[in-house]
Amino acid sequence: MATILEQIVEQTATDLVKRKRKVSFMDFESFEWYERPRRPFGDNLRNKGTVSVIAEIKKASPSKGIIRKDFNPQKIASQYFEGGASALSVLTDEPAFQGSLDYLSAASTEVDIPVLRKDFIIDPYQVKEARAYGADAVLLIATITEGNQLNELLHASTEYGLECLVECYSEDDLNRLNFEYINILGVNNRDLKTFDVDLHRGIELLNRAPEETVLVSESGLSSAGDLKFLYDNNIDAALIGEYFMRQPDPGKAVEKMLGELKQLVEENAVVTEDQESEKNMS
Ligand SMILES: O=C(O)c1ccccc1NCC(=O)[C@H](O)[C@H](O)COP(=O)(O)O
Repeated sequence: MATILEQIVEQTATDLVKRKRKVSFMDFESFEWYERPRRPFGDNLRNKGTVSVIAEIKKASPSKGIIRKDFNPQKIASQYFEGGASALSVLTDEPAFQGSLDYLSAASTEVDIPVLRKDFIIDPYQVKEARAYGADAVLLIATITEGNQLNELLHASTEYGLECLVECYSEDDLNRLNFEYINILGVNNRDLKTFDVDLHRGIELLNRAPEETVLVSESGLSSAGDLKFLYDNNIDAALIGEYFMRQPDPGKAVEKMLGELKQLVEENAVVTEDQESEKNMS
């Protein structure tokens, strides 16, 4: 049986044929958002002395169905921004996630932080489309690409001025990457067959990237303790959707989680200092 990703990609390919008939590659250049300057995505995630949060706007998922009934992407974007998110991720896939390109532009116009288009990108058309709808960056999933396809998509992203978060699920994905062209690496902690989440496996893969790479842990994160684990393992950012989307005010939830992380890091620093001075005294 096809995996969930294979099913989604097949649907995406079918939909793309229809979309290309409606809006041509050139048409995107007349879209309102096409010429807007892009906001830096990778630089906004790193070197902050904390774990940056990429907060996701996610109405539904294949594993959980509807996640948030009271769904206003513009309002959620604004709440996330106020709560201290460093970037937003917006699901635009319609069939499996009930997302929309309109949610992307609605979120992008609302905030002053970079916005990632989260979709199943298999064609340069979708990269140009992302730019036309106001994205600053796109997700490229290594495991759904074949042969030279990932390089072509990376090339298209450079051409259209968008940064790329390249996502891996496995060691095999990682071994195929050419880090000469990749600055931001994500590892998805979710097993696509069982939907189980394993943060340790994610960290292990992320730590194999070259030193200057921006590292992002994705999926299944839900507490300041999770973020502290990422912090201790030198991970720059966490991509979190479902947990925030289930909270009454997603922005307040971001603020609370970042506040608790700060506290955990400070407590840890005090303990380490105490241990150091005990060592020096003995
Ligand atoms: O969310 C799913 O069920 C899912 C299933 C199959 C492929 C991708 C899927 N999710 C996309 C994502 O990567 C997540 O939306 C993102 O990492 C946030 O994860 P979470 O915090 O667990 O919502």
